Amino acid sequence: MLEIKNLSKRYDDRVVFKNLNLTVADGEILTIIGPSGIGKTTFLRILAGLTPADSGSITLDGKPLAIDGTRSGADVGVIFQDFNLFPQYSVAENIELAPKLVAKKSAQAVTQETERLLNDMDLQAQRDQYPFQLSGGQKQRVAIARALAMQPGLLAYDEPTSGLDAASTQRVTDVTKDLQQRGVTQLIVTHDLPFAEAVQGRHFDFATDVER
Ligand SMILES: Nc1ncnc2c1ncn2[C@@H]1O[C@H](COP(=O)(O)OP(=O)(O)OP(=O)(O)O)[C@@H](O)[C@H]1O
Repeated sequence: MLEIKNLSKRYDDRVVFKNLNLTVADGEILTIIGPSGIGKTTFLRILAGLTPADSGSITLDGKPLAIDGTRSGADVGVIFQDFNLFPQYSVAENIELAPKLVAKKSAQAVTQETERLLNDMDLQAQRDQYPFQLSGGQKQRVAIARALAMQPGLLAYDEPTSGLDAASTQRVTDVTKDLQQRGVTQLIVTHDLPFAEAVQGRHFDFATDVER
């Protein structure tokens, strides 16, 4: 379970949000909507540990997560809009890198898990290809597989359907529902209202449900 209490963030004298309170249960999908510039990406960056918040707390599965913007580790997997795949590595290598280097798992365990993820995300045919050879939907699924390889307690997405066609959007919907079945807690920032309806999550409106 994700619990956020009184989280506040400002850039100099510009308040982005104040006293944000939010709880997401295990296996729940929360879709976050709200107009451009309202602070959704900033919020995801704070969750990922990349941007500091000013005050408040984030607790994931009972464990407090630092909010000073210096956290690294596997607790939260965030799939950013541009995916941030490593261009010099193949699809399989993108998925394997963090479990090998950060989690220091054995080569055998990593290979097994990578094969399972390639299979789950329908990427077997792309395993030795490089990011520049992939479609947007395939890159998206590599980014999801790479995040899942670290077994995060929370998976968050920034605009996962932007630039995708109808079939790839359906694919993302299916993936999120499948992960929900497996108990993964997911948080999805999206402008795509039909997609937000299709994943059937709880809605959180960043414009009205957040203090400023
Ligand atoms: N590093 C930064 N320094 C100063 N201000 C910033 C910084 N990053 C974002 N902002 C400002 O904070 C506000 C929230 O930005 P953010 O990118 O979080 O919005 P958003 O809701 O994700 O928008 P979009 O949907 O367009 O991506 C904006 O006014 C933005 O200009």
